[in-house]
Amino acid sequence: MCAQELVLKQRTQILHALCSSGSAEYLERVLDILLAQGELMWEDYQNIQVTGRELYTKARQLLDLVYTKGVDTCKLFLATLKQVLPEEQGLGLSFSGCLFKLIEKDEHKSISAQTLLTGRPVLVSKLQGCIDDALKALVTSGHFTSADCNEVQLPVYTPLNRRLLDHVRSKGESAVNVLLQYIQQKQELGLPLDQEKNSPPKGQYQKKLSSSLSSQSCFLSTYGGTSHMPLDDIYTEGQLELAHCVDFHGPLGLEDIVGMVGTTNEEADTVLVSGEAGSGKSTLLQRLHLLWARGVALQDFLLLFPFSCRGLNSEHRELSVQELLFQHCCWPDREQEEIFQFIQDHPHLILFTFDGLDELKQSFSDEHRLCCPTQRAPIHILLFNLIQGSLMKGVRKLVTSRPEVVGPVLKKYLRKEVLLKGFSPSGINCFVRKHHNDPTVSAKVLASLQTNTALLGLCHSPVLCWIVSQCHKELLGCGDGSPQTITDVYLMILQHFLQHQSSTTIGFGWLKEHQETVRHLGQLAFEGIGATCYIFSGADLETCGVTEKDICLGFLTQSKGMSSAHSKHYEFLHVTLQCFFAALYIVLSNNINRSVIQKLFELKDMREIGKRSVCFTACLPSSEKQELVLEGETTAAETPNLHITATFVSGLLSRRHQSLWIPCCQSSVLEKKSRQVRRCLSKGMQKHFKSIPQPVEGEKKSMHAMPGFVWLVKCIYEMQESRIAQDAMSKLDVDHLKLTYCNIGPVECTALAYVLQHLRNPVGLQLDNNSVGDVGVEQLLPCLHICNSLYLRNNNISDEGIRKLIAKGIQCENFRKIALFNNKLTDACTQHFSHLLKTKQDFLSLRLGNNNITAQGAKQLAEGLKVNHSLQFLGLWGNKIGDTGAEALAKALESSKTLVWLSLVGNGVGSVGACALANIIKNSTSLEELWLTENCITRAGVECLIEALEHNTRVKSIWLRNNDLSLEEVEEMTRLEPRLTF
Ligand SMILES: Nc1ncnc2c1ncn2[C@@H]1O[C@H](COP(=O)(O)OP(=O)(O)OP(=O)(O)O)[C@@H](O)[C@H]1O
Repeated sequence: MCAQELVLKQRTQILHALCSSGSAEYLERVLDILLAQGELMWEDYQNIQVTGRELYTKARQLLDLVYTKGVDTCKLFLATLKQVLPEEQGLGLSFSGCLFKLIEKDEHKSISAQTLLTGRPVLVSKLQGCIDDALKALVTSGHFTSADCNEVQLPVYTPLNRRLLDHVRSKGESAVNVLLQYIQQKQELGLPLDQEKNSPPKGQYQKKLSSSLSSQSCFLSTYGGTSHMPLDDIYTEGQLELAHCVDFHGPLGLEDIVGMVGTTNEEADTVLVSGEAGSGKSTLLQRLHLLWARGVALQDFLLLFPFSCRGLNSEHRELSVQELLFQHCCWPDREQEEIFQFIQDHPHLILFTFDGLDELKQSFSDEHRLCCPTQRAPIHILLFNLIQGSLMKGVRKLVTSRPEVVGPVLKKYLRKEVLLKGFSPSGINCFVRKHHNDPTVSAKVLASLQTNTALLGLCHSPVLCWIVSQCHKELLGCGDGSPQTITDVYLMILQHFLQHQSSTTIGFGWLKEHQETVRHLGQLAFEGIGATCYIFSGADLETCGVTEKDICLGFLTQSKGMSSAHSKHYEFLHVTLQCFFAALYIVLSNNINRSVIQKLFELKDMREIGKRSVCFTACLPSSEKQELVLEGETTAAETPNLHITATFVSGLLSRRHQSLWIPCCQSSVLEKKSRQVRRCLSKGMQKHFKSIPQPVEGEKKSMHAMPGFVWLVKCIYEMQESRIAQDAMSKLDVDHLKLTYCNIGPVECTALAYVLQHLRNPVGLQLDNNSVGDVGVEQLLPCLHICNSLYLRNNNISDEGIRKLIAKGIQCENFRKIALFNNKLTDACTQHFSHLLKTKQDFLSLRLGNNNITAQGAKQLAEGLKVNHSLQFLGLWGNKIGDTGAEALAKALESSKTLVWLSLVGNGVGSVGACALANIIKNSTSLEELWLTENCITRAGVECLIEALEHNTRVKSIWLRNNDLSLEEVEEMTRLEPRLTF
């Protein structure tokens, strides 16, 4: 049988032999040799080695090619296989050849680009273990930049040595010469090229892993399109909080994320970092990776394997854990089995990170169990089993996600949850200063933020802070029209990038001039959102008409890890920018389906909306493309990005931005779309209100906001038309609005205040357990007049926020109650409350529990209390007012005719304080409850209280648990006075 027939007949066996290990190494070696022999051209090689393509597909393509090249090539191919494949894979091939003779001969010869091909198999092996030095030689000679080094060191399937050879080739003859000279010199000096041959394999592997991680993470990708920004120069600490630990109040550092603090389930291995879009989750992981690679953080872990869920979406093969680690993170150049065994034997030394669980096409589920690390399974099943701990138990996993997609099933498997809440006000300062080399520019940007607090609120989100800093020229030049909404900020970055290329600099011409580009990028973004696709191949770009010139504008950046010299992949600088372009497409497209907007606001399946989207080869294997687009099954993961897109659609279709679009599309179509958005918002709100249950008799009508309410409010804010807000609120009839644990930060406060100020009747606004902060408090002021009570427990509020709140509050007739437990208040805030109590003689309730108020603050408060004739509830639980503070309060309150309830739990008031407080009891005709639990009160103090109670029939109970009393004393005193509760 001739060689050609043999290739055909043994096709299945050959494919199996080349690919069944899951490793690309055998195929790579065969390609090396065929290239070296001149049987394959460089172009043939490139056509086979398309990034993201399945191993089997590459091998099939090679077989087809070899077959069509004829008998001689087939002969050589079979001989190569025999040489490359291990004995046990013997295919019974009877062809052999002295393949390396030629190459061996070439080895010491003078150097040329051609030798790079003919000597490839030898060079690949010679470069083993000395990539760093080879790169240094190329950088020193000026042929490689640090970006080139990074490109080579990115961990893709291809080992680094082959990547280096491919990359150096693209740099031309002179660069090739430097590399080959380097190899030759080393050899002449008798230095071992593979310096680490004798070091243990895991040491060598760890070095390779950390060097690729370091190059992968040293630059920030949002700057990729326009400039390089080293992470070290710009990284700013974000605010981290534990989701479920009330006892821990200190700042949470990077090491604490995987450390012991805040652990709620010791059996679990997975730590979740959750945060809104653009809050900095990916950047945080990037920072951790970089610090680990440099040996300065997370040093308890010997190996760190980073994964991006966005990238894993393009893996359509079934893989084992071993294949997942080695093929997706870092390929061990030797002793794979030993390394994997080491990983299995030492799980506590290993850390896996998974960025962006929300971007995975499948929603988390624990239905398919998998325990065996060598068993192959679809990628999402592997991932879910790793997170659950049924696979690789003991290995620590760090996962990031948007909060919306973290359901109860996932929560069961979490060791702890850490919330990333974006920048603090000082973080914003720090970021802006780092962003600008020129301190006068940063000072101007910061000053302009101080004059526009809505924009300052937006800057708590790092991605928005980045845009604002990036667009400082536009920002400083826009005078009174400075941005108020998220849409305004994104329009600013659009203008910023477009105007770099624009001939028109004034008026609205900047958009018209680039409308085609915007449409093409918009289509790419829109169809991508529909298909949960965030990485685009060259073919995807082509389908949507995106050109090289469009790419150069800077909105797209090359995907790390997916791109190679011969096949580039792209993503938007940030996924929120993709949502923005998708929204632009919806607005600008004249022939978009009418149902798109409606479906978007009802959060119906976007895949249905994007029916025409059959591209995205980067995300979908071609066989599945069509089905997936049409199959009509929405993953939960899509919702957050649909929400964001809808928010942008609202903003872009608002009246104030219409002049931008009119030169580019028909105004009647625009008007229709805008009406449709208003209708959707109004309907959405009404649906929400209808779900409010009728109050139980005697109770207030209360609405607990469902997910989606805040989003609708934000959409209305984006439109900046008070009529829409008025209409929406005219139908809301409640007494109490509960928005606890709703991820409300300053941005949401701005929107809430904008909308709620139109409520017809005053409400109690409960915003406990959010991230309102001082900036958020300031944003809430426009709706304070409609709040009869405001609950802001656990919201990171300081004295400065209180100063502004009270200044406004004293002017608001309805404002009568405030609760501020668990914030950052000190004595400095008490002068404001004192002023409030003096000024507002109808104020009813002041609760300041668990802050840092001392005797000094209590004395200040007492000044106000002395002259107040309305306060009924005063709570200072968990502060430090001590006995003198209690004395001051007692003196101020002893003549109060309104005080009903007083709590001084846990304030160290002691018996001296208790005796002073007894005076209130003696005189009061209104007091019903006094709380003195945990106050170091002894018998003497209680005796004062008993004596006072003799003259008072109004008081119902005095709480005295956990004080300094013996059991006998407790029994005796309970007998004496049953209203005492011990
Ligand atoms: N800690 C930080 N220091 C400096 N810049 C940051 C930081 N965090 C985020 N940024 C800026 O904000 C951009 C968006 O952040 P990032 O992509 O990390 O957010 P994310 O939470 O992962 O968003 P998404 O959920 O949408 O993927 C970054 O590209 C960077 O420009």
